[in-house]
Amino acid sequence: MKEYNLSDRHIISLKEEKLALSTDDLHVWYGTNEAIKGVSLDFEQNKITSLIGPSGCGKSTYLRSLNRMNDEIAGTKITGEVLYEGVDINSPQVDVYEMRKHIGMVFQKPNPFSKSIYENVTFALKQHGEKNKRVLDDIVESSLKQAALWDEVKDSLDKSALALSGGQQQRLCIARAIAMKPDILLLDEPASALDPISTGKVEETLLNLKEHYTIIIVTHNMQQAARISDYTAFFYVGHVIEYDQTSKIFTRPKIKATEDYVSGHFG
Ligand SMILES: Nc1ncnc2c1ncn2[C@@H]1O[C@H](COP(=O)(O)OP(=O)(O)OP(=O)(O)O)[C@@H](O)[C@H]1O
Repeated sequence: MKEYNLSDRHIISLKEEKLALSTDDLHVWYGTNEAIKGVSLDFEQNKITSLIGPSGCGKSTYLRSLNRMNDEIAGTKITGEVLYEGVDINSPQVDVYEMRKHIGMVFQKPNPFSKSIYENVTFALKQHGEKNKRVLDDIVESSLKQAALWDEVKDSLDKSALALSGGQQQRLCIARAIAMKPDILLLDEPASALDPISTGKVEETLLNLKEHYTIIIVTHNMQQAARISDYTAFFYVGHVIEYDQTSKIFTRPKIKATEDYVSGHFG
């Protein structure tokens, strides 16, 4: 196993007026295990940012901390800030339920509810009190169109979501997340359980969505990060070692650990 000097870092900052979200000296512990060790990153609006790095380096932990999904895990402690519209989302005055309307999440394994396609997309809207059938119909159509699923399901909206293919289910989960009209979409390896054709469709969907949303995605697939993201952050043992435009990370990385990782010579 190669030794890397963890003090070698290259992390760009972005202009404040373009930021959708940022973290400042974020630390996350599970009990005594410090999984994130002081990560400061800026995320630009209407761009896709990939989080890459070896297994166990903290990518999912970091992603989950961006909309407080770690709150669900007992024994978690967080310090530092996650700033959204100038407010730290961990502040006591923040309503988590409301905040997650703005910062939505899609998980690795497609997890549609055991309900119809229509009800999957409208479920959270109804929970938030939307009852108007025309409004709901419009949101179902626009969300499924944005998730590039409408043409495949428009004649079977009453069909169970569980009868869809894995790739269709994942695009349905994306539609379900965007039905709430979030600003930011967090995705944890959304295509890892999918075949190459479905993966291609999900990637195409994400590229179309960035016109309206800021997207942050964890991926183990280097080609995927290179294909779809504008920025890439390389995580290693709880630190971000390098953060830059994706083209630079993959062609001219400044740090040896990043170069070894993206070229498959790591460790
Ligand atoms: N729910 C949890 N409870 C306790 N420890 C956890 C939990 N989730 C992750 N960890 C620990 O935090 C560290 C970072 O894990 P994390 O899943 O964030 O890494 P990752 O880079 O996303 O890994 P992978 O690529 O394998 O998904 C690891 O040491 C892991 O064991």
